[in-house]
Amino acid sequence: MSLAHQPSIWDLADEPALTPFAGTRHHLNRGAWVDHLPGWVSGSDAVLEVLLGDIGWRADRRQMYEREVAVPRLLRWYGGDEVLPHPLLGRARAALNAHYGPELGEPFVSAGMCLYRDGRDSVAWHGDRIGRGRSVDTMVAIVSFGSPRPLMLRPVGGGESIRFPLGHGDLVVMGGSCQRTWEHCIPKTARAVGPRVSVQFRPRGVA
Ligand SMILES: O=C(O)CCC(=O)C(=O)O
Ligand SMILES: [Fe+2]
Repeated sequence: MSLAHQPSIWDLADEPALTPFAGTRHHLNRGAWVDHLPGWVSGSDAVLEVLLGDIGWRADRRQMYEREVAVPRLLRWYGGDEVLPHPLLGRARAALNAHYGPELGEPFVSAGMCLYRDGRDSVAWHGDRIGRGRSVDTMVAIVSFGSPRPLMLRPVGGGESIRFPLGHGDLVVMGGSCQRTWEHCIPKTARAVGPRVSVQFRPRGVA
């Protein structure tokens, strides 16, 4: 290998890396909690660049009453046996499993991804209740890349909402009864924002 190909200390500083778990657990009511760890991934630019590339993003359509409408974000879903598009993401899942495994009692397996192209893209209020999240406590771990967008949470049936700003490389984990007793959303914004990709790690059977 020639010297010219050896990474300098500055290049290495930009390599994506995981920082130690040092987040804050926010206990919501009804047995729900949220762990928030800003800047969990450092040097996230290289990950974002890959995620914004051609990784098979698809535009979904959904029936809304009598109309079929475009889902306002692009989607890509990775099952547990598909290699994730950047090695940092595989390391992130392994680190999440090492850290949360004892509490969760099972591994995070799938990686669902959303691409919010600009402020018009969003996800409406919902809980992740298509699978087991409807009936049992579970966890959904989200790593955010790109433009900051807030994740909002509110109790099911009404109540004051809570806002977690999610920036480049931030981790948020929704746990306990959060998917059943609370709802979350990423609101649209009129502000000029660039693209954001969220990577959601979930256990098998949670969607
Ligand atoms: O983009 C996010 O951080 C949230 C996405 C989400 O709630 C979902 O896909 O279920
Ligand atoms: Fe969700």
